[in-house]
Amino acid sequence: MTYVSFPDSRKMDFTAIGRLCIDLNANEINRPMEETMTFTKYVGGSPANITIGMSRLGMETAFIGKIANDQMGRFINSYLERNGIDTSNVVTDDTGAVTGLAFTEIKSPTDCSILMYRDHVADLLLQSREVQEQLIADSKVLLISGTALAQSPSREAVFQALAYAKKHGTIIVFDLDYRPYTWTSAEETAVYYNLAAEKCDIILGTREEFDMMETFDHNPDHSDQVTAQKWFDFSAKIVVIKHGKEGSIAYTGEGLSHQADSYPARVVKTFGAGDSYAAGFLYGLMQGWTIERSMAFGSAAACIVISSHSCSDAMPTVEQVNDYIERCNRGEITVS
Ligand SMILES: Nc1ncnc2c1ncn2[C@@H]1O[C@H](COP(=O)(O)OP(=O)(O)OP(=O)(O)O)[C@@H](O)[C@H]1O
Ligand SMILES: O=C(O)C[C@@H](O)[C@H](O)C(=O)CO
Repeated sequence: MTYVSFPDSRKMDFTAIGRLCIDLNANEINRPMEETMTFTKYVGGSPANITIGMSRLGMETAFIGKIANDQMGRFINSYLERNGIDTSNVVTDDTGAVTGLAFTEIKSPTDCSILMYRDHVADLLLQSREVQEQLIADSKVLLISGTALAQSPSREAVFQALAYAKKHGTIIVFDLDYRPYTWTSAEETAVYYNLAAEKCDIILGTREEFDMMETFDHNPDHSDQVTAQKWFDFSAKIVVIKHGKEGSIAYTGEGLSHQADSYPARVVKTFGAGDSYAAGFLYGLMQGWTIERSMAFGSAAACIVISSHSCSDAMPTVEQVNDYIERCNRGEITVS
């Protein structure tokens, strides 16, 4: 059964809007950051990672964002281009803003954290008038990510992109991507997240992220079913709630739920799981696969990324994901 009809005959499969940053991932792992001396630089930012993931899976992709006019900004732009991502709507800041940095601490495979440097960052300065309507009209999917809603003018740019997507029938995906830094209060966060989610066809988030959105709602048992049901009264066709190693559950408008277990993984670090899951899941849906198969593909893609040092650079190809699933089925990957 098809739950989402993606528009045909558009030159771009997937366009994302939001943050383009740098990840600096600890080289000396399994220790606190105080004891980490060297880091490897990668392109980062959740929507950037998802777009790189979609491109690795063979999709035609584009990005709408703003980069700093510095070495980091140029590194990001050239990495996107080398990965086949259309950067014609990646704008260069002219106000002296900087590139956001995410230093990752890998204390153990299950104890990871991110130290963010995000003052005066270029990605939050994207303006509504810089969003190209034609690019969204030419795309089957627009993905928005919650962090871009945290401040103006990037907040308005995302709402303008949503308006263009609605106007042109572009399928809208919301990856909640809630990062508390840059937001000022729980109330402000919940209000803007809810306003955006009302307009979206597919919503992906963790239980904790949906809890944040339910600041003003009544869901005392943190029920996934109650969470999902709210969005079917608006535009949603699919709501996915992710539960880390416990897997994920997708709800569809008919009240059906679809469960996916996670695959075993030799975990290096946990971050990047959600981004690779999103890329794999959306790729599957866009191939016309069932929700279960799409979720399984996303779950396997997530395992590949969490078994690697990076997020963006480790995004797998279709062959790598299929190979991972086959190896799991043969019992060759058993460490969980
Ligand atoms: N330890 C794990 N082992 C195997 N699979 C995992 C593990 N952690 C996450 N996954 C897979 O990745 C999917 C998404 O993970 P998770 O729920 O942690 O998302 P997230 O919190 O958005 O990720 P991120 O850490 O990137 O923000 C899960 O549904 C699962 O399939
Ligand atoms: O989202 C960020 O700013 C940091 C990411 O780039 C990092 O790779 C991650 O946490 C992935 O979700």
